[in-house]
Amino acid sequence: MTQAPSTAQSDSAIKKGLAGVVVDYTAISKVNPETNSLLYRGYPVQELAARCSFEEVAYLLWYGELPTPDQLSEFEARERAGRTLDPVLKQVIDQLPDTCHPMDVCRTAASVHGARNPKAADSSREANLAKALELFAAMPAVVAYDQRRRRGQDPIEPREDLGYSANFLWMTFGEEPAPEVVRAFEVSMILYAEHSFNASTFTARVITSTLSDLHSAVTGAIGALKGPLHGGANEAVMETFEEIGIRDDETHEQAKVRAKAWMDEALAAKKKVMGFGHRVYKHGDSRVPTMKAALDDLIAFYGRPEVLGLYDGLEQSMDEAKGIKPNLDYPTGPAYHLMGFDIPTFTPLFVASRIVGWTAHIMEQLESNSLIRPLSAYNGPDERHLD
Ligand SMILES: CC(=O)SCCNC(=O)CCNC(=O)[C@H](O)C(C)(C)COP(=O)(O)OP(=O)(O)OC[C@H]1O[C@@H](n2cnc3c(N)ncnc32)[C@H](O)[C@@H]1OP(=O)(O)O
Ligand SMILES: O=C([O-])CC(=O)C(=O)O
Repeated sequence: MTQAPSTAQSDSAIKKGLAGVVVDYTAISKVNPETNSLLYRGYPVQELAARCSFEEVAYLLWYGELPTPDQLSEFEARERAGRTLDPVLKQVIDQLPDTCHPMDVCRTAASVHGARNPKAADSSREANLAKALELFAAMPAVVAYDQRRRRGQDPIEPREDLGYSANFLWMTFGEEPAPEVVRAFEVSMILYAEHSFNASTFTARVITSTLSDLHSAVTGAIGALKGPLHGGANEAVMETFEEIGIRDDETHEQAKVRAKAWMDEALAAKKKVMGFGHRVYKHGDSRVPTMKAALDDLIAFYGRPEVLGLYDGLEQSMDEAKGIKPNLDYPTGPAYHLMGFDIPTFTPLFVASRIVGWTAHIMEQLESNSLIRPLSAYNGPDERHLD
């Protein structure tokens, strides 16, 4: 049983969940809840999503500046050359049961890449940049192959003539994707890439602070992202839509009415509804309008107004009842569903993107490292002795 603290620690000194605590500087991104903005290396993420490729954004996050045309060509060539699924990793994945979550497969993949990389223990910036790019290039093949094998489909070889997003969709579905779908997917990758000291990035920084290696930090970060309070929420959002029921013969209004009724009941039962709320943003997630616009385009492209009805119904009811706004996982869930991804693949898609942010933070942590080791207030039994 928990006892009263035996030390003279005041409750106000305890920062549960580290809420509101500033633990370090970062030059990678700035989340500003007051202005509802997010900057990557100084650039508003909305501008990057509208005008840049995901490859350019990855370069920016790692190197601090957008690439010149020559730098971009070289970077893209390296990414395209690294897209093939490692045959040893494929054998490992083939041994894993279908009952394990695809996030377990991603976590295993990051770990296998570390175990097989001869430079795994080299934490110089040069080696870490190479390892980050290798993981960035390799993860789409893992995610695509895992979804395919669960569906009993053969793997698809990557295509070097396609950009990152188009190739990702190609390897997953084996069809040339429509430009509208590539664009929406690309926007989601850019928006998911980085978000300061979120739980998974902080995990990566804690692991790095012990002077452990990049693959260990990424493996741990994947574990942190899996939870439904963080990246796992994009899957939970779609499970909510499925629980309400997606009926393709319904109008927007009919779906909205059913979604509102579902939300009212869930809130009356004091349920936490995934895809809503945020630790830092209290007036809405800066990325949601951009991703919602991409979702609207997909809904128009696929002709699925009932999906928008469910989206609007849940959002409106939550806003009216509690004033809590959606986070980025809310629009990405239905967007990935419309693109054809299976629900358990959604958080692995987040992994593929966030590898960029995690590895940028790993390198930044190493530049001015200090072991991350907070204090705790003891509230166990007073000192006692064996008889
Ligand atoms: C990309 C990302 O990782 S974004 C985050 C994805 N996660 C989710 O969508 C999970 C659902 N949301 C949540 O659990 C929370 O909003 C968090 C964990 C993201 C942020 O949580 P915190 O800042 O710790 O706020 P906390 O959970 O204490 O919530 C504050 C109040 O709002 C309520 N609340 C917050 N989010 C929700 C929600 N999604 N559904 C219902 N109520 C909620 C809480 O119940 C609490 O109410 P109370 O004060 O009456 O007890
Ligand atoms: O910042 C957070 O706490 C969670 C989040 O939105 C992200 O990681 O993208």
